[in-house]
Amino acid sequence: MASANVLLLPEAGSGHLMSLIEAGKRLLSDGGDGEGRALTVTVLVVRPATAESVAEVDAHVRRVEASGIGVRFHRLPAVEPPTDCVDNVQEFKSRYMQLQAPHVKAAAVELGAAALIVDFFATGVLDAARELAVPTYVYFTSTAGLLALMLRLPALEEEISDDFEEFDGTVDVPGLPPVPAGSVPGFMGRKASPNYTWFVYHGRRFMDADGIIINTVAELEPGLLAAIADGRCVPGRQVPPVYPIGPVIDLGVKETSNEHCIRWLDAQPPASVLFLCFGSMGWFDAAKAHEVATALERSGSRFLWALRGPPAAGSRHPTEANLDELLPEGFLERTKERGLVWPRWAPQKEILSHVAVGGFVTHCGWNSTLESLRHGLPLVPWPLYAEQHLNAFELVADMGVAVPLEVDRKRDNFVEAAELERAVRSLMEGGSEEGRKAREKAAEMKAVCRNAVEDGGSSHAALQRLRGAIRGGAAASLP
Ligand SMILES: COc1cc(-c2[o+]c3cc(O)cc([O-])c3cc2O[C@@H]2O[C@H](CO)[C@H](O)[C@H](O)[C@H]2O)cc(OC)c1O
Ligand SMILES: O=c1ccn([C@@H]2O[C@H](COP(=O)(O)OP(=O)(O)O)[C@@H](O)[C@H]2O)c(=O)[nH]1
Repeated sequence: MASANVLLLPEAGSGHLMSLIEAGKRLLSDGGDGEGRALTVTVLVVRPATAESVAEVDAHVRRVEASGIGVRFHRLPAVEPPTDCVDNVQEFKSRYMQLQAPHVKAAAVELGAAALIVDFFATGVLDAARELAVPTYVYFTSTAGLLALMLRLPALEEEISDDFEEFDGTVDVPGLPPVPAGSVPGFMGRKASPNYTWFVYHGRRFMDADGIIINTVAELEPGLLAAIADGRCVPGRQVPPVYPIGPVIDLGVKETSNEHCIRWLDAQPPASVLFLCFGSMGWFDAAKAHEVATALERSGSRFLWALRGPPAAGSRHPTEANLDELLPEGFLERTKERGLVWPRWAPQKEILSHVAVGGFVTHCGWNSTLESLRHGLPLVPWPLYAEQHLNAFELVADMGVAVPLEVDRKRDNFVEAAELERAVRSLMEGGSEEGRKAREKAAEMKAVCRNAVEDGGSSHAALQRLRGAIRGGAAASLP
């Protein structure tokens, strides 16, 4: 049996590249049906637009190449990035990916593509793949909630004339309780914004794909996945098959970093520590950091707080936190017996897997959320950017794995100390009903996330269906 070459097209930055490589590894793994061995996976590496990201992506590609996992890489020729939309991130990403189309087409011919799997920002290359009759799948790195909203967006545009930013009501996303307009992702807030237009475009284009592969677990979002499959998001049209193969998380060799924060956790009682961490782009100024410090001090909870400071000029990445500038005077001294502030990138996966951790205050990035649920950890959602406000709503109102936190979106996602203290107590102390429910539900999700990828589990089965579809499509397209 000849092996079928599956090409992966991640968005240019390293976060989505890592997620797609991880999905590629799963495609290659032996699912017990021999299909994985009959596939070859090649990642088309898009040159990022900034030198900072080029270095990150190169380092990551070299690491994966050296690891010998069998995923191959093919670097696409450099393309001039658009210069008139650098501040509209979604527009920039979408247009930059669309400009790759001729090179993707050439690579598909050169490498003999049996299928193409593209990042959700890259639906602009679907036509090029169609011209070659290469079956094309979208890889969706976020929730079924966002997918349902994006599929529904072209119709919503006609139903709700106001901008979501100005709208006070709720939005109907099939499979979710009514979504307050304030939980719709910020980049969809204004219809006149090109970012919004691009999300409507991607939502439409998903319908043209041969399938949508999504980093979720069927049992985590059953109502949403049913609503998508039943055609409730795009009435009257058949949605492509959806393959929930998550959690797609790089577990790698278990990190055993000897970082001080891990040794500190080793000395804490089981499930006693609240972990706070805000993703690759989350940072706090002194005003927000003071509210957090006050909340933590008053709550009496043990805590490990990954705190980072504002990006340097010209960068989007947070910097190592200057604790003297960010924290209230005397805070570290007063809490030293029960808390640790970690001023840089934290070994998050290792922390979340530590027995001493009992809860997680998170920016609700979908990877962080899955990493947390895989360990059965309940959450306090503090969304900051991208689609995280929608994730936060879903975690509380649909999955029930988080206690609510009032985040003031109009004040740059400000949270008052008293509000955070309430949520922390609710999550970490025995007394509250909402905390008990979130802990119970999150504990159930631990088994759900683990069982899904085992033989007979829902994600394992979805992966087998996907491999079968790819092999079938490859056989059908042979002359
Ligand atoms: C989901 O909606 C958006 C996601 C992103 C986005 O894009 C992105 C691109 C990269 O090349 C590297 C990244 O690390 C990255 C991260 C990112 O946001 C996070 O994506 C995660 C999934 O991988 C997860 O869903 C997190 O919640 C996101 O915070 C960007 C964006 O607009 C700029 C989105 O609308
Ligand atoms: O201090 C940090 C911050 C983030 N992460 C990792 O970075 C990823 C963040 O992805 P997510 O989707 O949660 O959010 P994003 O950063 O993309 O917004 C996750 O794998 C985290 O484990 C980490 O290891 N240490």
